[in-house]
Amino acid sequence: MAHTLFIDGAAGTTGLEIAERLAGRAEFDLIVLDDERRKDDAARSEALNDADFVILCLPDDAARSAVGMIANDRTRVIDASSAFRTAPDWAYGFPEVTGRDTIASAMRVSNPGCYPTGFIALVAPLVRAGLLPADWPYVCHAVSGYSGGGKALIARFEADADIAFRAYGLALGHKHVPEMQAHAGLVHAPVFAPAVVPAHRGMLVEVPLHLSMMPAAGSADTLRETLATFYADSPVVNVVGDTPDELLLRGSAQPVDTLTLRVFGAADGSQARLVAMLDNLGKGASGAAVQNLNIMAGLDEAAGLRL
Ligand SMILES: NC(=O)C1=CN([C@@H]2O[C@H](COP(=O)(O)OP(=O)(O)OC[C@H]3O[C@@H](n4cnc5c(N)ncnc54)[C@H](OP(=O)(O)O)[C@@H]3O)[C@@H](O)[C@H]2O)C=CC1
Ligand SMILES: CC(=O)N[C@@H](CCC(=O)OP(=O)(O)O)C(=O)O
Repeated sequence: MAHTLFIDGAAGTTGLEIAERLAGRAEFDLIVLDDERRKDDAARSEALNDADFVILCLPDDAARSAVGMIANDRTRVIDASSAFRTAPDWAYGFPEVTGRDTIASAMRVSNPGCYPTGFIALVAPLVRAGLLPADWPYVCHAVSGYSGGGKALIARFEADADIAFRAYGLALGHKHVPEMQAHAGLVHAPVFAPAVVPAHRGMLVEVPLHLSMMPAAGSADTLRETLATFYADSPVVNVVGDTPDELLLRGSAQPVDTLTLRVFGAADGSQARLVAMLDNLGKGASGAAVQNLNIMAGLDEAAGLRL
């Protein structure tokens, strides 16, 4: 029998992309609220409690209140917001890092943020392997397409074609930093420098390293091989060995759910750049939600993904 599924926030950027990935999937029966009722709490509460699975694609406060409306012990939740990403009673929805079994049995799964997906993918396996120190003061630079900021940032970029680059998070304390630190297993919060470019989707997340000051790290090749082994069984995460001269985000980029990791090394071995490339709406949000849903429902984890 099909699982009933309710996407709360289905008219938003993430919700729409999840519905596209689920189109034609007979394993799920979607509960849909029309435009008049999609923000009506009584209708939402009924849908939240009727569904076997709920995916929350809402701002943090609305996500917290949606979870509070669930009054049964049956409905399983995937939350795309940042409300529960370091909550001890929620599973962190990064199957490759958290473990598929944990996701498969969880009642509450918090989907990772888009930037943390890249950062954690690069750093967590190397810290766990003892190659990178847990107590290093890491730095993370990143650029995102503007759809990362949802409807409001999409409207802003579409209304102002003159924005060429938007550095932000300049006061530090970006909301993604706690999950980056917690799920990469770090002693110190990384310095995080995000930016937005005038492309709809796509992102690059980079962690520069002084290898010469990290005696256990070995070479860039060692780091790359360790990542490749760690992600060998993932249909989504690819560790590639090419080292192109440039990495481009394109304004015409189409949806994709892969996460591509590269390690670039200086010729003298003194420095390295760990770089993740992904679609903020793919493995950074909607693709990850569908991957988690598949695992929770006991299905092929790659079903419906754009790989
Ligand atoms: N965009 C991205 O790349 C990523 C987004 N996320 C997270 O996913 C969540 C959704 O983001 P995104 O899709 O980008 O945001 P959007 O702003 O595009 O969509 C949010 C949707 O939620 C609706 N909504 C707001 N409040 C309520 C409410 N009380 N009841 C019902 N619906 C409500 C909005 O309605 P209305 O249409 O009327 O405004 C809108 O349709 C956020 O927590 C975001 O941080 C996570 C990773 C990446
Ligand atoms: C470009 C942009 O604005 N990006 C968002 C993060 C997008 C994301 O990962 O969503 P969560 O809010 O659920 O963490 C930001 O920096 O706040």
